[in-house]
Amino acid sequence: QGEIPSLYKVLKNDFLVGAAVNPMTLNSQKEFIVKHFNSLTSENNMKFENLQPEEGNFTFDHADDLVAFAKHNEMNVRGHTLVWHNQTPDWVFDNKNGGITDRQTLLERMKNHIVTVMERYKGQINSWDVVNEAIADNGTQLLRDSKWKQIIGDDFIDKAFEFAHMADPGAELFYNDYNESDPEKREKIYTMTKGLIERGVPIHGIGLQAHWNLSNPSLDHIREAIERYASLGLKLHITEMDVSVFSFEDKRTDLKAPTAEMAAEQTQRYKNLFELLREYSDVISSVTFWGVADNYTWLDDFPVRGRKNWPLLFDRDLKPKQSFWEVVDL
Ligand SMILES: Oc1ccccc1CN[C@@H]1C=C[C@@H](O)[C@H](O)[C@H]1O
Repeated sequence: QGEIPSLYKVLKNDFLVGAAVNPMTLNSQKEFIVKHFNSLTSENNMKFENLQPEEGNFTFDHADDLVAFAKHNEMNVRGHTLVWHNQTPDWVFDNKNGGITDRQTLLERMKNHIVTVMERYKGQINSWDVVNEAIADNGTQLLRDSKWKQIIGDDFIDKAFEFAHMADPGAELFYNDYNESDPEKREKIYTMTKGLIERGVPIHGIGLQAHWNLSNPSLDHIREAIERYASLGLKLHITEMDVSVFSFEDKRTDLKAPTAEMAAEQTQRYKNLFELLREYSDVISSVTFWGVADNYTWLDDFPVRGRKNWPLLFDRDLKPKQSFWEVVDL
């Protein structure tokens, strides 16, 4: 590994460089992770269903392992995620006799989860995705019609941030979402977060998930989104970056490796993307990949289950791809 530069050291003057890890990837490639990244996100083990699977039963082992590893290696940790419509256990929304719970009860459950989790990691997890993916993807309505919204009301977002700030006043609190550079969704995210700011809700940043592909979103749309969000005076984190070799609509399952043209396009794409992100390093303080290397990515099962993808800077053998060299040689 001598001649291969450290990814985070090359980008040290621009932003933190992170990776989402799970117990398997963390425990099987520790040295590699420490070499290239100075920030970690738990891919699944800090989600509601994994931290509090039953009411009052908190299961922190995997989260503790990740935080301890990060502390030992002087790495930053992003907390992901406290309030989300996915990967949240049914008990959270149920009442005792099989119906749905009420606003007050759900607010108490939300507060207890947020405070218990954030107090445990106070001073160790410096930024949290307090709310994930609350914006509606299509139609004119602003918010996704989630159980959080249905039971509490539109102010569930305000409350989540208020509880989080009470729990750890030193933590940077983020709203996180995908398709964040699509102009229509961008304007919804902008409108929602502008409202939070106007109501005095403690929010410090916006997380752009950046689940992108070879052509979408355009560099112009990404630039416009960065500038729009930054105009709110908020910090920006790129929170879940990967560059799929397939467009969302392309469900083909015949490839055992990216085609030569896919690889070439991905190399050019990563070069263009990091030129743009570095141009905005004054407002972007962290760039996290949703995975370490192509040996494991959530895209191997999304949107097509069992279909291999190759979206990251390192190949399945942890070797730098041409994309890596484009990024470090900028
Ligand atoms: O790109 C998407 C398209 C549709 C739904 C969700 C997403 C992204 N959603 C992300 C992906 C993986 C999960 O592990 C993350 O927690 C989640 O934030």
